[in-house]
Amino acid sequence: TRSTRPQRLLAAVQKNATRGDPRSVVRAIDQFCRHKEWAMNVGDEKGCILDSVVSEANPTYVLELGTYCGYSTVRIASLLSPNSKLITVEFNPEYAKIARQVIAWAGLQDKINLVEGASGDLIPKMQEMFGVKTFDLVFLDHWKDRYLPDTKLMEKCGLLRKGSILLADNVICPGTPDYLEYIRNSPQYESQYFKSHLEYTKVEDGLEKSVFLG
Ligand SMILES: CCCNc1ncnc2c1ncn2[C@@H]1O[C@H](/C=C/CNC(=O)c2cc(-c3ccc(F)cc3)cc(O)c2O)[C@@H](O)[C@H]1O
Ligand SMILES: [Mg+2]
Repeated sequence: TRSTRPQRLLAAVQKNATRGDPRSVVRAIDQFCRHKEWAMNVGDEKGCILDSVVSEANPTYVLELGTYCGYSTVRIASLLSPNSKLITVEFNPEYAKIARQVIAWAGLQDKINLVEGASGDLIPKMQEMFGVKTFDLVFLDHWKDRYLPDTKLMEKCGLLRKGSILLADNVICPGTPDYLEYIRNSPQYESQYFKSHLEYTKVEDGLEKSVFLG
């Protein structure tokens, strides 16, 4: 049977990237998506904004919602300091299988915990499963109508502390209107919009960075 796009993306990584070199993995995926087949990775333009937010935050504990093929997982983990951890949640086993191999090719499996399951089920278990108290940075890139419920769930579970950063992809395209409305009007968050473009296109999109004020 015909291969899937994530399988072809993985093949491009294994063909064009150097094992153990995260930046070459990121570059190989961007090349594949720009010149061969579009895929919903955060991409190189928004990726630079992601890099600057991660570097500035220098987080110890990072949560990513929606691993997909592991592009942003590798991008974030490559910037983390030695004792920090990235937990990434993915509920599609096929995507998780591809992402594990992309993460392994980058040599970042020691910094990354890929957990298979739905965010709504896993968020309440983060403390017991991983001994995490709070997350310093959360990257939201899963189903757009789940950003708001999962943010409220993280608040309820006490996973955010004063200064925790939420970074949300696609707040314009495909768009996350209910999340934006909530986060921009809540006194508990200080938000900032980083205008950019939908990955590998000229369509407007952007990232919303929100600091939890406690
Ligand atoms: C129970 C569902 C909610 N909980 C969840 N828990 C764990 N993983 C979840 C997840 N939801 C979705 N996922 C996973 O995240 C990923 C989903 C991401 C959804 N992203 C998008 O739809 C998206 C879509 C676009 C897009 C933009 C324009 C366009 F024309 C077509 C697509 C661009 C993006 O950057 C996107 O992120 C998948 O791997 C999916 O299996
Ligand atoms: Mg996205």
